[in-house]
Parts: sequence; C-alpha cells; structure tokens
Amino acid sequence: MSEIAISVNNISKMYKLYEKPMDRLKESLGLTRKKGYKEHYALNNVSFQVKKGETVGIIGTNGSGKSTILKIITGVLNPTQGEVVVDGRISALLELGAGFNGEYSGIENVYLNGQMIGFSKEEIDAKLQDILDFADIGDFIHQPVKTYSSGMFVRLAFAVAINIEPEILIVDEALSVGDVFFQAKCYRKFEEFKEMGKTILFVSHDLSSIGKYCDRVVLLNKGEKLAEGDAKEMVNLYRRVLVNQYDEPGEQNTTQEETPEVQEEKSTKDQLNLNPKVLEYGSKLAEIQDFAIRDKSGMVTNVIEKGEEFSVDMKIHFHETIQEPIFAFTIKDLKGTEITGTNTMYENTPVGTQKAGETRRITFTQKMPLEAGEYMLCLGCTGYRDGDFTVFHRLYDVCNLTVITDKKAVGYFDLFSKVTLK
Ligand SMILES: Nc1ncnc2c1ncn2[C@@H]1O[C@H](COP(=O)(O)OP(=O)(O)OP(=O)(O)O)[C@@H](O)[C@H]1O
Repeated sequence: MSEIAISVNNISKMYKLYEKPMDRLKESLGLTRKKGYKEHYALNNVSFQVKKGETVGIIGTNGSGKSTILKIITGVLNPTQGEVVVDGRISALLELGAGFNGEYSGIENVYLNGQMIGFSKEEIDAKLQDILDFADIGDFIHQPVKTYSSGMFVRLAFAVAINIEPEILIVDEALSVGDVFFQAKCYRKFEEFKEMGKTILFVSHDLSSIGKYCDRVVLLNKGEKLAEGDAKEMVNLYRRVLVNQYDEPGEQNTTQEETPEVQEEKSTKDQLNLNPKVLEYGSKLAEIQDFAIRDKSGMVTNVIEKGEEFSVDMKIHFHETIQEPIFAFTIKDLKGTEITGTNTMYENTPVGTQKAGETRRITFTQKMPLEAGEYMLCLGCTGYRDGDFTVFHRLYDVCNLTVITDKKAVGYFDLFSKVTLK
C-alpha cells in the first residue's frame, strides 16, 4: 500500500486575462490570431506530497494560489499542466457553501452531499444524527440553506465533512468563520482525526493553528512553492515574505542579510505591511515621518509572537519648537475597539523642549500580552500649546499587527498564569 495520500506533481494553472471581453469572444469564435490576453499563472510548477496520516498546512499571502491548489486536488478545477494523484476518500470544505444547493433545506443538502461522495441513503440515515448534533443549528436544518448566516453554513458543512468518515480531510479557512466554541469543537475533531491517523490538508491565515496542528507546511508565494518544511521554520519564513524581506534566489538584493543597524538608515515603515488607506489628522507641526514594529531581534515585522518582547518606534520631525510633546501608540482590534496603548506622559517620561528642525526617534519596548489575532496600530504625537490640548500628528490604523502563538488563552490577552497543583 502506498505511503502517499496526495501527490501534487508539477501543477500549473494559467488563466487568460483578457483586456476586453470582446477579445475573449473573438478568440473563442476563431476570429482572430492575435493573442488578446495576458497569461496569469495562479500556480506555476508546484509539487509536494502529503503522506498518509500527516497534517499539512498551506500558507502564503493573498493570491498566492492556496485555494487554487486545494480546488485542483479535490477535482473542482482542472490544472493547465501537471497531475494530482490522490489515494483515499476525500472530504473537502472549500469555499463557503461549495457543494450546497441554496434552495434545498439543510437536511436535503446533507443527503445530496453524502450521495455525491458515494454514500447510500441508508448509510446517511445512520450518520444523520451525528451530523445534526455537531452542526447544532436547531430548526434551521429544515430551512433552505440560502437563509443561513455564514456561520450556520460552516457549521453544517463542517458537520457533513467530518462525519462522513473521510480518509483525507481538506479544509480551506472555513474554521475562521463561526463562533469560538464551534471553532474549538472543530479543532478537537481535528485532533481526533490526527490521532486516528487520518490525513489533513488545510489552508489558513491563522499562523497559530498552523503552528499547532501541522506536521509540515508548504509555503506558496506568487503561485510558486517557496519552501516546505517544519511548521515553525515556515511560519518564520512567511513572516519575512510578509514584510518583503525574503529574497528570491538569484535576486541582486541583500535585504536578507540586513542587520537592524542597516535597516535603521533606510525608511523602516516601508518594510511593513502598511495600510494603503491610512487616515491622518493634525496640524503636523510635529510630523511622524517614519515608524516600525520590531521583534525581539530588532527585525522590522508586522508579526509578533505572544509573550515575546517587541518594540514600536517612530521618528518625529519638529517643524516648530514644541514644549513637552507626548508620543503615543494604540493597538485596536479590527472592530476599532482600543485594546491597549500608552504614551510618554503615562509612562512618566518627560520629553523636554524639541526645537524647530530637530528630529527624534522614540522607542516603546514591552512584552506582547495580546491573544493571537489581527490588530491595528495607531500612532500619535500630541501636546499642549497655550494651555490647549493639540494634536500635532495622528496616524490611524497605520499598519496591521498580527499576534501569533501556539499557547491559547481566553479573550483578548494572556494572564500568563503560573499554575500550582497540591
Ligand atoms: N477565475 C479566475 N480567473 C483569473 N484569475 C484567477 C481566477 N481564480 C483565481 N485567480 C487568480 O489566481 C491567483 C491565486 O488565487 P487563489 O484564490 O488560489 O489565492 P489564495 O492564496 O487562496 O488567496 P487568498 O488568501 O486571498 O484566499 C490570484 O492571483 C487570483 O487572482
């Protein structure tokens, strides 16, 4: 019996991107010899294997080809080149609701899905209760699925996918939808699956789950396999990709060798994943010209590990003499709630008088207590002029801050509890 559950061999997927819809029509009717399209490779010669019983993660930036490879493996999409060999019954959770018919009720869809994978009505009858219990969506199960919220959709799809006893489970991000309890239930099922020696292939942006569950990780970048290997190593490499610090082999670029000192001389903010729609506010008498988030080694990055030291720094140029400016940073969640933050006033760090034409660089260094997730960073320089509170410069949601961890906690932050047992 083969050791390999999934073998992806030199897979490429090319899309023709037409400049004008008419060009597509002309070509399909054979009316032109001119190539009116650009070739876009969603995947370019990608190969990897998944052994039976392994949990393998696929990571990569948006558009790197993660969903495309899963669709090709599950047969939803045909590759332009290459082949995929699968050994074992696959159950896949791809895009929301894929394989569901919106007009049918939840129950009808359970039967539809089961029969598509090759189960008889009797076999599905026997599994129905487990599916309904796992989905736990009450009477909605009798409603057409087009009336479901995305969370309900995922509950039902996941319940079907895992209760039909697949040998290979393929999941595309679905777990990020739905409430935390349901996610926890799904991850428990993941662990059960792993223990039963089943094969799991999953795509996620949640680097904590990748680190926790994957035996191995494939890192895709711009449609190509950049590397594959140990989860921690790949997550670290991915962090470099995220801040454009990964050099492709053969590129005349030395950023990978850069020390924090070399980075210092250049603009640091451009090494971060910046918000293109940053909102600015203030008189700009003092202007935030540059900033950075750094990990404990001093590397500029948007990704920080929970519990590790990190720093936020900014470079401020003073266009006018200002007495006692206040430098501040705030971390918000994606809903805009201020989670934490501080400033030089709260930290009892008097800044003194800054003369017109001067530039200062201020660094806040602290441990990251926040729970894994996505946050936004805001920066500010304020103060008092003639007794009135004045905003000199504020940058709202200037960049994202991703916190990763393989140690979970409940809620927004970790208490870092010490546990004693007597
Ligand atoms: N039908 C299509 N026509 C043209 N291009 C497509 C099509 N589907 C996908 N692509 C392109 O293929 C590339 C890979 O897309 P894919 O959805 O696999 O990326 P991904 O890594 O899953 O991204 P995300 O993290 O945003 O889900 C992207 O550049 C995308 O724009």
